Amino acid sequence: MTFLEIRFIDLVDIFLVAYLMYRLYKLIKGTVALNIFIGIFAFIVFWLVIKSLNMDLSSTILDNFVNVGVLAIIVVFQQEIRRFLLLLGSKYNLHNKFSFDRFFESKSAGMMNIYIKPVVQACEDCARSKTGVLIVITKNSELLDFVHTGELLNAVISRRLIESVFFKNSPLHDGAVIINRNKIKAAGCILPVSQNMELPKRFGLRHRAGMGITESTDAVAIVVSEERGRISFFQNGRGEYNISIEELEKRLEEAGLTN
Ligand SMILES: Nc1ncnc2c1ncn2[C@@H]1O[C@H](COP(=O)(O)OP(=O)(O)OP(=O)(O)O)[C@@H](O)[C@H]1O
Repeated sequence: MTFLEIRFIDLVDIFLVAYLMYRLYKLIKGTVALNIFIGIFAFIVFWLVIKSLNMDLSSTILDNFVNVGVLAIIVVFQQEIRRFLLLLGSKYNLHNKFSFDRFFESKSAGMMNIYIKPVVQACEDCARSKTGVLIVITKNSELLDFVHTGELLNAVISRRLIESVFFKNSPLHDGAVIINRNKIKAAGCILPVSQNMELPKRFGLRHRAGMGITESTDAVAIVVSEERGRISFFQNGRGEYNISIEELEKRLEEAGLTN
């Protein structure tokens, strides 16, 4: 008698489910969605217990909830499902990976500094003058949805231009600058705001927007606080706060930016 026969494809299946669960957990960790998820899990356990005890009345009522459960989950987790698919799409964006432009783009360390340096220097100046800054640097995904919420610039990256954009009286100082493929693609862009409850309370919407865009895409974000002049760096929905200019430069070099 073969009690348990495990095929290779079953192992692949298990790993696939485990990976999806892991990604889902990472996506909703620290957000209210995690509490909802735990609530749903508790509900399922409760439902199974009721069923196994053959409690007919309760079971009939709960059955009706379970029948519309998938629909309810899609509605409740609408934001998270959207973020998950967006992240998947931007991480494995084949168009960008096999784009012709890439063959003609130099990725040497020297070339990378051409745009890292002005960004870092602008952040240093803005931190000193306590000017609020929110800069997003794209990786595989070009973030065109977010670019279109702002003013299209397509400008060569320069320290002075970044500082001018975020200068308090500039009409473009509100919102984010998006840097894409060695260009300042747009300014005044509106980003998704993170719901992460782990973000310290002292941070407001600028930091939440910096975190939000890195939760749902593979981009990185830099925030300079207007209040304290401190620099924060966001990647994969995680933030590092009050970092030095040297650390910022290091993070950008390590981020594997393909701009
Ligand atoms: N969704 C968003 N997308 C892009 N930029 C945003 C968004 N929400 C807020 N901002 C920017 O953040 C500014 C408000 O920042 P707020 O004071 O709430 O942030 P903060 O995190 O406390 O940072 P600071 O220390 O600079 O005040 C807005 O004026 C706007 O420029």
